[in-house]
Amino acid sequence: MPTCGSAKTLARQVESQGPTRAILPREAQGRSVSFGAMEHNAGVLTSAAGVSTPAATIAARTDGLTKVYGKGDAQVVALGGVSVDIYAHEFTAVMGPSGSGKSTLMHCAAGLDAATSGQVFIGGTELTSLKEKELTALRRDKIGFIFQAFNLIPTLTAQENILLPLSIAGRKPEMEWFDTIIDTVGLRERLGHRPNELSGGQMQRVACARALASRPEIIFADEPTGNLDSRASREILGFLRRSVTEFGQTIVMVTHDPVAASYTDRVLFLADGQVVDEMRSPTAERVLERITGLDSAKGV
Ligand SMILES: Nc1ncnc2c1ncn2[C@@H]1O[C@H](COP(=O)(O)OP(=O)(O)OP(=O)(O)O)[C@@H](O)[C@H]1O
Repeated sequence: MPTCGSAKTLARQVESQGPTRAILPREAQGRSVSFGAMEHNAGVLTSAAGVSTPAATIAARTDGLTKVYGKGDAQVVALGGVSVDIYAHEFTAVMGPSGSGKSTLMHCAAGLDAATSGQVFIGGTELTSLKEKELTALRRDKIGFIFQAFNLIPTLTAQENILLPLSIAGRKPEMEWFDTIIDTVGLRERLGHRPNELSGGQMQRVACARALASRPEIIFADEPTGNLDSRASREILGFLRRSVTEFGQTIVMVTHDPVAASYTDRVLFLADGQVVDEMRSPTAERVLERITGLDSAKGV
């Protein structure tokens, strides 16, 4: 089982505090972290009992995010005004039935797709007002990506793949950090191998190391274990969990898998282009129950 004891403690605290705008993140407990912290801040949240809680750092935020595909009869409202905060130094899962808008939310939040209306913030930077060049620089400097299909360059070795985003950005790798990542994902013996010489799990470990190498402010992972067997999935999820717990990374992960969601601090549930619920300290059982409810409401 994943280790998220502090998140569990928080959930208990939150339950005793009553409702707030969003369930408070781990950082509101005063946990100190030094990795990729953002200056944008949620302000002081006040519980129903009137108790002030320390402000939490917001890594990314959407405000009335709407995405409409197509026109006329073919029009699809993929996101219908989503306002959500993603807290720094947390592992957040995005779940929901097929077609509920998970990938669209992730792509718009990561600046890979343009919103129809509404706003998206990465830290204090509003994405929808950026020019293409500025958006490219922001994606390169502040965001890490992990995809289901790994997306490694076949002609490059594992080490070259991991360092590629840094070399594109003209940045020198911090070798101490590189070593930490390599040892954490257990790739030391495989650095000279090309992707076709690696297993699926090893390729995804390379992709995780690549996402972490630049110490991005936030990592978006789109079904990172979707192509892996259960053992390799557990390894990747364990690694993502450690990246958050030990290195203070912020990760948002789209997943269909309740077990994968149980590694996270918080699950956002989407249905029909809206965030309809969220859960802290998720267990696979509770997530499955909630997802089944959403599926049956949709007639799946
Ligand atoms: N490029 C597109 N053109 C038209 N419609 C699209 C496009 N991309 C997504 N959609 C529609 O938008 C809605 C949300 O799609 P999205 O891929 O975000 O859902 P999802 O929750 O990620 O689904 P899945 O779990 O099946 O991957 C769906 O109805 C989908 O058909």
